[in-house]
Amino acid sequence: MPEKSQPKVAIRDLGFRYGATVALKCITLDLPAHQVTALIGPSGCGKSTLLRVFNRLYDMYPGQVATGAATLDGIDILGPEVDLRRLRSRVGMVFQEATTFPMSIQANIAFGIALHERLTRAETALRVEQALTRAALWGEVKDRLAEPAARLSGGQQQRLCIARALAVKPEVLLLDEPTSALDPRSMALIEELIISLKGHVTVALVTHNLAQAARCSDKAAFLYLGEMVECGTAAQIFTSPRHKQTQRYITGRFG
Ligand SMILES: Nc1ncnc2c1ncn2[C@@H]1O[C@H](COP(=O)(O)OP(=O)(O)OP(=O)(O)O)[C@@H](O)[C@H]1O
Repeated sequence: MPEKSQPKVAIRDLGFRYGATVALKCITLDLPAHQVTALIGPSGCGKSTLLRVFNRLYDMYPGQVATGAATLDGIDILGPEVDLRRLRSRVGMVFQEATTFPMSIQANIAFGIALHERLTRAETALRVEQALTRAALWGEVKDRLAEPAARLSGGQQQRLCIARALAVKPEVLLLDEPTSALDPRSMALIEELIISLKGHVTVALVTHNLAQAARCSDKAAFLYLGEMVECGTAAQIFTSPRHKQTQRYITGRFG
């Protein structure tokens, strides 16, 4: 467990490039433990790129390079000796589009657990139920766990993806525009879920929905053209931003 004052994730002077394209410059940011940090900014400013550094997802793609420092509980996450499987079990991720596997609802979640832990059948069933309950989906699927996940609605599939991520008991959860493709009810359920994670899981939330960021986050960082313009408590960023660019963005004058 990190000390109270120690951030769960700390980024220092982070740079990132896709081959010759520079996507992030000199980013310094902390994700406070057990809080929700929103990453906001216009399209292409580098929000998703930053998320992909937290779990080294970029590492799967040649030519994508991060520089600077990033730590999880004070331990380097960019170095060559990092156990990436372990890192990704500690830092889970949910994408904009639901990425269910072509298998049953139950198997979608059990598959994720089996990648990281050896549980008995009964333990797995319990973990699946807990994860689906937490993702506000249990009531809708408990009688059809053996059905293909593809038969679920888009909103249900996204909650299934969140359940799959939570089933591994991550310490950090990265949410990349998790509700942008969803109906208002599914969106509201996922927002409630994000809020309920506070105090247990450290969350980084990328969203274009500023009302959502204001409702769900404790801290917010505004990025523009690969740089971090401003970072503060959500209350400060959404009610009295210090920088003109932040003001213009949150009042809908660009982006
Ligand atoms: N695979 C890639 N190859 C080259 N450049 C990329 C790649 N992915 C992203 N970029 C570039 O990196 C920059 C940041 O992109 P990123 O997807 O992180 O922005 P974003 O803020 O998440 O955007 P959006 O809100 O539209 O999802 C953009 O200029 C983008 O064109």
